Amino acid sequence: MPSHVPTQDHTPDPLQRERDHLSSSRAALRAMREDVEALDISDVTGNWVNAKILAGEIEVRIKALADLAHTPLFFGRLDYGHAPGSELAEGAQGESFYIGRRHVHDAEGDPMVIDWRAPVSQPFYRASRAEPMDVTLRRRFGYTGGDLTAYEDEHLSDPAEADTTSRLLQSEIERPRVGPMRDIVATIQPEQDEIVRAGVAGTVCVQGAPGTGKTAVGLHRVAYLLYAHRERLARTGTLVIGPNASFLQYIEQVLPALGELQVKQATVDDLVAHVPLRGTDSAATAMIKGDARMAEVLRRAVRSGIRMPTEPVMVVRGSRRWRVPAYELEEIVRELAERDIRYGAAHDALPQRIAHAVLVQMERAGEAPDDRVQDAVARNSAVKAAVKACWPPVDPAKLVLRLLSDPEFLAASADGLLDADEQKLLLWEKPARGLASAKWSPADAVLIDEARDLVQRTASLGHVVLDEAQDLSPMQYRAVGRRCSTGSATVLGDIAQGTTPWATGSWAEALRHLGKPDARVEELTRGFRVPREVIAYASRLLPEIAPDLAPATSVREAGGDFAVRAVAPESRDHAVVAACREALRHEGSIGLIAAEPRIPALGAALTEAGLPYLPPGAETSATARLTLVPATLAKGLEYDYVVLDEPAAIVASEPDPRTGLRRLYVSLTRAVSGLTVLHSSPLPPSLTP
Ligand SMILES: Nc1ncnc2c1ncn2[C@@H]1O[C@H](COP(=O)(O)OP(=O)(O)OP(=O)(O)O)[C@@H](O)[C@H]1O
Repeated sequence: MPSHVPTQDHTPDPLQRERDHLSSSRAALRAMREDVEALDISDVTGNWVNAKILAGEIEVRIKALADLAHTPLFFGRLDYGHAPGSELAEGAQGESFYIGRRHVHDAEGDPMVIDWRAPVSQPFYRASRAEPMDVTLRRRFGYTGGDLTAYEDEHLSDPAEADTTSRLLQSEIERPRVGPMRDIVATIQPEQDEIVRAGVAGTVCVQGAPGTGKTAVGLHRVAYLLYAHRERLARTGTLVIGPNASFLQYIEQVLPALGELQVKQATVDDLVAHVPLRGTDSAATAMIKGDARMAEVLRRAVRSGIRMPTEPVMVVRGSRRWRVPAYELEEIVRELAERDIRYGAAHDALPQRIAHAVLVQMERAGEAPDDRVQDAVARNSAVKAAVKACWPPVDPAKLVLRLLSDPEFLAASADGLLDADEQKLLLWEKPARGLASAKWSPADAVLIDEARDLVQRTASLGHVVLDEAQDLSPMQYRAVGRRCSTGSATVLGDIAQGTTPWATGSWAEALRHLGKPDARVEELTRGFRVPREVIAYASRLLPEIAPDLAPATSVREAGGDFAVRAVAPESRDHAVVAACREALRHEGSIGLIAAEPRIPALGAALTEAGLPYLPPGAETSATARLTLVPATLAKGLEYDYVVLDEPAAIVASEPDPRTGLRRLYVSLTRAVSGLTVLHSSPLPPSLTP
């Protein structure tokens, strides 16, 4: 347990004084909640819709304030040399601020606790001896079961005080992991804070080795942006994209714990779920479907139905006939085709343009038609027929279905872009007869999404966090990019953990496909998860899987338990069960990670041994601590103790050796306190002792 160090506070019992502040803050929070609960909105809401919206907002606020009651209200204190904002004049009064998850004020409206995201809180994360930022004292608080039990002080402007490692930070990092991911708001590090507080206008891309806090930083960044730009982002929306449902379950508590209940979460597949998925692709086919050249193939296919009119349009109104000659129609169509507008928008504009040409004639003939006449002409059957002939409506799914079923249509759209072999890979072996029978794959859904966007612009959100971004195909980056085309993004990933055949080779390329080529790329290298010995072992794979990346360091002081054991094939399952039992003697969560094909046998062995286990994503608890994790779902997750079954099988389950070794790298870097590797087949050469 962290101890408190001597301080310059001259009150008789400084710890008691801090506890008193905690009690007053709790009382103030209670009063804030009671105020909200007592609000009578019957007078201020004009109608029931307003009343409902307001009541909903009040409910969210009450919930947020209630949740806050279960967490320490503040975790830090800053004493400024001068009141922030005041001139640095001699004699100006200093001020103290308590930093917590959210703002708490007393009955007079004076702050008792300041939100960690407020500008005044920033020096808590950034101030240093080199740059004290006018902070004379930075105090970190330690809690035991909700009680304030310790604190640590740094006097940043005292040259005599030596730098020490924060015990509170260390104990936070070493704390056993049970349950879902937690926030790191009390211990965000300076290099992480730079990313968290980067401006909303710019996109930031973070390359970081396993456990360097990428996910944590991305989630705190959303919370920060919602605080700093609440109105704008409430209107435009924010979204966190993760690799799969179990990962999203693992991270889903972090933002609510920070008071943010409105952030949506999705996988890339969820974003493009326009059709039911019943098919799969070979790696080679999926590669082509995910290739950026498909964007141009689709653009051509969408526009392939545009025809220049050869016949005039004859509109009959009453006893008069109005004729728009073919050359004039052609001019209208050509002009629309050359303009940078969506296909669907042009389709909707065309009848109005033709009607306008008719109206001009009517005016010339001395009539005075109004807007209603123009609308009526636009709806005239002759105009409709002309539009259908030269600018036919496009159904995005039907269009993709035709591309994947009709070799001639594909050849015409892909001419000069895809060679004959590539086109062959795209074509379904058994062409689908219709939308209902099509066996769409995940990559097909992305193509449909692109086609939809060509027809009608996709709405953009205000900010998107894209986690595990290295795994996306160029077409998937485009799908995400159009959802933040007028907003910004936080892109998080690790090239060494790319485990799809189309995983990106460079962030510059990925950001180009995302439509954010000017994004700032940052690197995080200090690891908070993996023990030193374990990260060193896993990093032996780097020269083969990502030669340009430097290995991560580990800030964990505990060496961690680490063992690699060779076992006879016939006793392997037994040894794995024994290793799990051994791990369960420790506190915290246990993950048994294995190649997908090994999962049924290991599940049976655990059951036979009477060891209950959870599927990945299910919440671990003090009584259910063991999770059986297929290596394919381990990404982004962490467990205190990991038992890793048969590395060779994990490598062999992937389509190529590089992807296999990357999958193994991901699996080796999930452990917080200990890793036991069990194998009966030879290890990959770089991991052989
Ligand atoms: N500043 C910090 N203080 C305390 N804990 C931290 C800090 N930064 C990260 N951590 C912890 O380190 C662990 C790893 O963080 P996170 O999952 O965000 O890393 P990551 O870079 O996304 O890892 P991966 O690449 O494996 O997905 C988490 O338990 C997180 O809470």
